[in-house]
Amino acid sequence: MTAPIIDIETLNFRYRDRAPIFEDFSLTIRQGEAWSVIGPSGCGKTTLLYLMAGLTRPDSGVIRVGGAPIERPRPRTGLVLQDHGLLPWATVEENTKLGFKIRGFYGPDGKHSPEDAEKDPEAEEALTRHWLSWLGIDHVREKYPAELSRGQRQRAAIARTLVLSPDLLLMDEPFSALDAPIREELQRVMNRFHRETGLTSLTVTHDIEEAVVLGEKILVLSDTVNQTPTIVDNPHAGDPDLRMGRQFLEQCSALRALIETRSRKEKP
Ligand SMILES: Nc1ncnc2c1ncn2[C@@H]1O[C@H](COP(=O)(O)OP(=O)(O)OP(=O)(O)O)[C@@H](O)[C@H]1O
Repeated sequence: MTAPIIDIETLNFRYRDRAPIFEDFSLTIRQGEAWSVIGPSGCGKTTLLYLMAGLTRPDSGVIRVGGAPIERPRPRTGLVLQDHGLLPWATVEENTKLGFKIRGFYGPDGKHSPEDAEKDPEAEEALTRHWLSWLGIDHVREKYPAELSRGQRQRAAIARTLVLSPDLLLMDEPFSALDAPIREELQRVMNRFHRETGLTSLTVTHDIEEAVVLGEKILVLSDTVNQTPTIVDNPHAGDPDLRMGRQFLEQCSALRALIETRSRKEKP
């Protein structure tokens, strides 16, 4: 068993004047695992990801990432969001290198950039070249976001995160704005990425099939308060022909039924 990379201990969290979302909630995610997080709308998927990313603070309890309690966004955590957040006035290459610039600005202070961060333009260029070509967008490196397809834009957003050599990848609905064929293509890209790098990842999604394709472990949240986590083992995630098998449909149906039981709020 590998060491934990995320360790949540008795987390309590609620938004002001709202019902609690997490109450004494504990969860361990180990290095090298690929997780999906799913659940009814409004159950707290994004909130959990923001708590892990250090963008939201718990009311009580401890969230350790990489062994240390998280008090602010951590430079080794890579974050990929749905709206990709590319700078419209910068090319793909410039967008990809943005993180290096920010690191360069702050220096290796351990808060904004890792303590071992080095400014080495040749290494930065090599990493940029590697990930742009690995993601199949090297040929558009001089183009601006408005000149790209949505799939290419999301690949550029992923490249921008990967060049910084994260040890943890958190993704919030990364492919939900994409059409089904492009979404499935990017899911295959992420499966290959996980096979080749073994990087720990956690993907928030509302798409059951995506959760099954990406997550070896699937965390199912409830839209009432979350206390004990419901975790579904899904060892076949990442198999290249997973979608072809009966097992895939069965896993999706089982998950759909489980989410239904986790959705107890009254429907309008
Ligand atoms: N800043 C905020 N202030 C108050 N309430 C919030 C805030 N952000 C989210 N909420 C509420 O907290 C609950 C959880 O929100 P969250 O976005 O984490 O859910 P989600 O599972 O990601 O939802 P969805 O699947 O619809 O994206 C929701 O009821 C939401 O309305």
